[in-house]
Amino acid sequence: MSVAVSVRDLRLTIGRRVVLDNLSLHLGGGRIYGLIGRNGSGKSSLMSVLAGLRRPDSGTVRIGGEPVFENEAAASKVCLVRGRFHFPDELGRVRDALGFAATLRPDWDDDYAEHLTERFRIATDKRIRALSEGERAAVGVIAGLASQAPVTMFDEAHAVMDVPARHVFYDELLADYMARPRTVIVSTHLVEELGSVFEEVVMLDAGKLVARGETEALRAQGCQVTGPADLVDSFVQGLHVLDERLLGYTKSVVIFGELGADRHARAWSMNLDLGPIGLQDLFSHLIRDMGERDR
Ligand SMILES: Nc1ncnc2c1ncn2[C@@H]1O[C@H](COP(=O)(O)OP(=O)(O)OP(=O)(O)O)[C@@H](O)[C@H]1O
Repeated sequence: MSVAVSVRDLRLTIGRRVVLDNLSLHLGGGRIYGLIGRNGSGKSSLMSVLAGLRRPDSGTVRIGGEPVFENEAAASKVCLVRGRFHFPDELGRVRDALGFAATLRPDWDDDYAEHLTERFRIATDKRIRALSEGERAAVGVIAGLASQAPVTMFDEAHAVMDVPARHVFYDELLADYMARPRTVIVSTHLVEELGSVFEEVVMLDAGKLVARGETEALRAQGCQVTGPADLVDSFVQGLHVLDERLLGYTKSVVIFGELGADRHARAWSMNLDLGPIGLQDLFSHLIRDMGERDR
């Protein structure tokens, strides 16, 4: 299901702090989006606004073309999962919490929820307050996946889960999305792990949109050039440099942009090493670089 998410000229202040600043973004929907940015960049705040949980100071927020704030029909299309904070202890046992979630979500899939509790090895008769942090997070993730909400958002929901549990999350997210496409937004700092899951990434910095793009297209444009410092300096002239490091006489420079066959041949003739750069590093450099240029 392709439910679009759209914000225009969004501004949110909390206290005196400007948390989201003149943010405009249109996500066509029916894709898995990664929302990335440094601590405090506004990811959680944006998700709260998209879920209709916070009223922005100004700007419009639309889900499937409808304003979301104080609009039950639009808000019911959105499920926001906040990991270990998702269910309060007062809900009792896991099965009560999931039963409660089912009453709120029009598209809830009970069989799928049961399948997920088995995959995450969650005993449904366990009390919420007796769950470990990772188990709590898993119950939140189960609620998000089983909600089948047209717009499902996971806000760092899987961050405290262990590696096997995180991989169950990624497998289930992808398999379910392939079978029943919808709009999924995942905020995370674990970019490397999720790089193959995100079709598109949206990068925030200091409450502003600094970049967005297809994950693979961005990945293909990042490259690290290593070699003698003077040769590397000459090679990268005129290129978009994101980062540089000097180790003795050897320099390593991260560049961004299509290199083309000529540049590859030149690097080869200069005996320079051209290598890929990890997605996590690339995004960190991009966020810093674009954030700095925006200021
Ligand atoms: N309830 C609040 N009271 C005061 N300031 C807040 C509140 N919630 C968020 N903020 C501020 O808004 C800014 C954005 O916070 P937000 O939680 O949206 O960032 P984030 O990108 O999700 O960060 P992280 O990656 O650390 O989770 C931060 O500077 C934060 O201090």
